[in-house]
Amino acid sequence: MNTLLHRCRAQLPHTCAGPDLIVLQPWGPVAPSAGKVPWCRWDGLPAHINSLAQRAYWELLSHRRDQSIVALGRSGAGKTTCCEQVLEHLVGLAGSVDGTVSVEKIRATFTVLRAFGSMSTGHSRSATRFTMVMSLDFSATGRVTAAQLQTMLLEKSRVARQPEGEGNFEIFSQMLAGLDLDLRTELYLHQMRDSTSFGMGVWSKPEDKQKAAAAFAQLQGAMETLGISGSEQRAIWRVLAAIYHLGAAGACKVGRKQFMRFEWANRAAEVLGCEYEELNRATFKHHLQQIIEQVKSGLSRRGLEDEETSSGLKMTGVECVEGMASGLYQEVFAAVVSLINRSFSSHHLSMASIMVVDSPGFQNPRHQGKDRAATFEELCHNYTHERLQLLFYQRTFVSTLERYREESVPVQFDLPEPSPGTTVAVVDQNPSQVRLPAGGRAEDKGLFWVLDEEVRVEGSSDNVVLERLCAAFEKKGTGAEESSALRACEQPLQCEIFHQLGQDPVRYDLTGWIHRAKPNLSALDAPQVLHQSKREELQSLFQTRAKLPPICQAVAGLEGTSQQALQRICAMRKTFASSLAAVKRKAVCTQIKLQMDALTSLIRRSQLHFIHCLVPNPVVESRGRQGSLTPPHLGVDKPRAGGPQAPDIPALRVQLAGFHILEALRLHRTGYADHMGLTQFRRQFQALDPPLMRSLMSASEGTDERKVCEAGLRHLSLEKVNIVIRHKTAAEATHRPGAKW
Ligand SMILES: Nc1ncnc2c1ncn2[C@@H]1O[C@H](COP(=O)(O)OP(=O)(O)OP(=O)(O)O)[C@@H](O)[C@H]1O
Repeated sequence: MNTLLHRCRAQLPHTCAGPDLIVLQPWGPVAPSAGKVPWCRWDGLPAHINSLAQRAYWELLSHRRDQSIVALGRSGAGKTTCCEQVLEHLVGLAGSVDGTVSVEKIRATFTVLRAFGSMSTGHSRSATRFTMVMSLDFSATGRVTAAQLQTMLLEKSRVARQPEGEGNFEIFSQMLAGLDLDLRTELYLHQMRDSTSFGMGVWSKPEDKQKAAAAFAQLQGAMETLGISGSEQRAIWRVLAAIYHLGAAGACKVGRKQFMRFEWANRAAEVLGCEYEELNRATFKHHLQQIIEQVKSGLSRRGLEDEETSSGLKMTGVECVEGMASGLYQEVFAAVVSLINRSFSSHHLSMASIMVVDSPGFQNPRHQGKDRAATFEELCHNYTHERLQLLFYQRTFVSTLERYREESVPVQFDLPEPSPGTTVAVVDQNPSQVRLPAGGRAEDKGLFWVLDEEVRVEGSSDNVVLERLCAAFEKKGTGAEESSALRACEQPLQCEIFHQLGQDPVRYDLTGWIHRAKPNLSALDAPQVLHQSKREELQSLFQTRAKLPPICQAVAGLEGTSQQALQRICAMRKTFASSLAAVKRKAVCTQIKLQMDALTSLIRRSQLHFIHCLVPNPVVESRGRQGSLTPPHLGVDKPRAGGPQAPDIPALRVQLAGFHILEALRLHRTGYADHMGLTQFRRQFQALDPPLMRSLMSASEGTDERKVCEAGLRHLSLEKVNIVIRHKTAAEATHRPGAKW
C-alpha cells in the first residue's frame, strides 16, 4: 500500500503552474543591443529563469531523480538564451567537484555552438539549426561532476543551399573574415572566387566583415577555454575550407557527373589530405566506392544490389557535390561536439542529472511577413517543436488526469482539444505502430512514411505524396476546417498544416520533397574521405567517429565514460536499434523521426520542466494570404518603429492558445498542485515530529493508515492535505527510492 498526500492549492499560493515558466522577451525577437540581453522583467525584478533552475536542482537533490528543462517557443523567442542562462546558473550555484565544469566553459560552449550551429534568418540573427541536450551530472552532495552534450537533427543541407535572403552557418563567414594570412595561404583561401561559393563570404557592409573577424577571434578564445588545441582547430578549418572549395568547384549540369572547375576541386582534395581521384570517386562514383569497400570488408554482391535499389531516384551532379559538402559538415560538427565533451568529462561518481533541451523554434514565413511557402527543413523543425509540445501536453494534462482518476480525486476538467498529437500524426503516423483514431485506415500514413515509400517507387512524384497525404488527413464537409489538421491549397503542390493547435497554420510547398527524402550517397561517403586522410591531424580528429555504428551517424555526442553518460548513450542507441530495418534502408525521413524518438526516450523518464518563450511583437503578421487560411486574430499588420514596442496582443494570444497555457493554469487551480508519496513525506518531515513519523511508519505496515495520517497532519496544522490510499502501480512497485525510473 502506498499513501499519497495531496496538498491543496489554498496552501500553496506561490507554487508554479503547469507551464513552469513563461518568458516574455522585453525587446522583441532582436535585442536593440545584440549580445547584451537585459535580464530583467518588465517590473525590474530579477529574472525568474534562475528560480526554475533552482527548483529543478532542489527536486534533483530531494528526490534523487533526473530532471529535464525544455525550452519551447517560436524561432527568435529566446530559447537558446534561456538554456544558456539556466546552465550557467546551475553551475554557478552548485559548483563543480574539480573545476571540470565551469561557467566560463559553459559560455565558451555556447559561443562555439552558435558559430557552428546557427545562422541569420528572418526570425533571428542567430537561429539555431540543430537540437541539443546538455546534461549536467551531479554528485550525492549536489556538486557538478561532469557534463555531456548530445546533438541531433542538424540542418546540414543548409551548408549548400539556403532559402533566399538567409545565410549559411555563421562559422563560414567568421572563418573567411578572421583567418590569419599564413593559414589562409595554406588553405588556398587567399584567393577567393569572384562569385560566392555556397553563399559563403558575403558581407553587405565592410563593418559586417569586421564583426565576423572579431567573432572569429572570440571563437578561437572559446575553443582554447575548452582545451581544443591549435592542431585540432587547424584540422577543423581544413574541412571547412574544403567545403568552400567544393562550392567553388560546382558540378557540370549536363553530361557526365563531374566537377565543373577542376582546380577548385583539386584544392578541396589537397586541404583534406586526399588524392583528387579519391574525392571524385566519393562524390560521384558511389557504385565504384561500394565495390571497393565491399571487397575490403568481404561482403557479398547481394548487399550491393540492396544499396543500388535503396538509392531510388538517380542523383544529379549538383546533388552529389551538395551531399559531399553537407556530409563533411555533419562530421566536423560531430567532431566539435566530441571535443566539447572531452573538456567536460570526468570519472567522478554521479547521482542524477539535469538535462537542458534546446531546439530550433517554431517557424512560419508568415511571422516575418513573407509570402513564400515553408520548406521541408522548416517542416522538420516544426515537427521537432510539436513533438516536444506533445510531451508537455502528455505530462501536464494526460498524466495528471490519469493520476487523479487512479486515485479517485474528483477534479472537474476535460482533456483539452485538440492535442498537438493531431499535427504530429500528419507527419509521422504509422498505422502499424500505433492504435488508429476512430475511422482511421491502415493506409493512412504520415508524411515521413509516405515520402520514404514513394522515394523507392520508380516514377513517383511529389504530387502522389500530396494526394496520399490529403486522402489520409484532409477532412471534407461542414465544419471540417475546424477539425482538420491539413488542407490542400489552391496553389499546385501546396498544403497547409494547422500547427499550434490550429492557431498558427503553415503553408508548405512540396516541390522537390521526394528528392529530399532520397538518401544522398555522397553525404554517406563523406566520413570515409576524412577517415582515410593522409593528414595526421585530420585522422586523429575523425578516427574516433569511425568506430561508431553508422546507424548513429546523425547523432553527435555518443561518447562518454561516466555511468550517467553511458546510460544516456545506451538510451539513444536503443531507439535506433528498435527500427533497424529503416536504418539499413537509409530511409531519410524515418531517421528524422528516430532522432526525435531518441531525444524523447532520453528525457521522458525524468521530471520535466518547461519554459515557454513568447515573442511579444513579431515583425509582421500578414493578412489573408492567397491559398492560406489566416485566422482573424492573425490579420494584424503593424509598422515597426525603433526601440521597445508595445506588445502585439493578438499575436501573444495566438502563442498562449497554441501552447494550451490557460488550460494548464486552469487545471492547476482546480486540481491539486503537488503530490507526495509517503516515503518522500516521511523524509521531508522527519525532523518536525518524530513520533508522528513513527506512527506513519507503522500505518504503512497495516494499521488504519487514513486515521493515523489525518491525526498526524492535524498535528502539523496541514488539515487541507488530501489523503489518498491506493495500491502501488507496477512501475512504483519495482521502483527503489534513489534508483532511476
Ligand atoms: N529576454 C530577452 N530580451 C531581449 N532579447 C533577448 C532575450 N532573449 C533573447 N534575446 C535576443 O533574441 C535573439 C534570439 O534569441 P535566441 O537565439 O535565444 O532565440 P531562440 O528562441 O533560441 O531562436 P531559434 O529558435 O531561432 O534558435 C538573440 O539576439 C538574443 O540576444
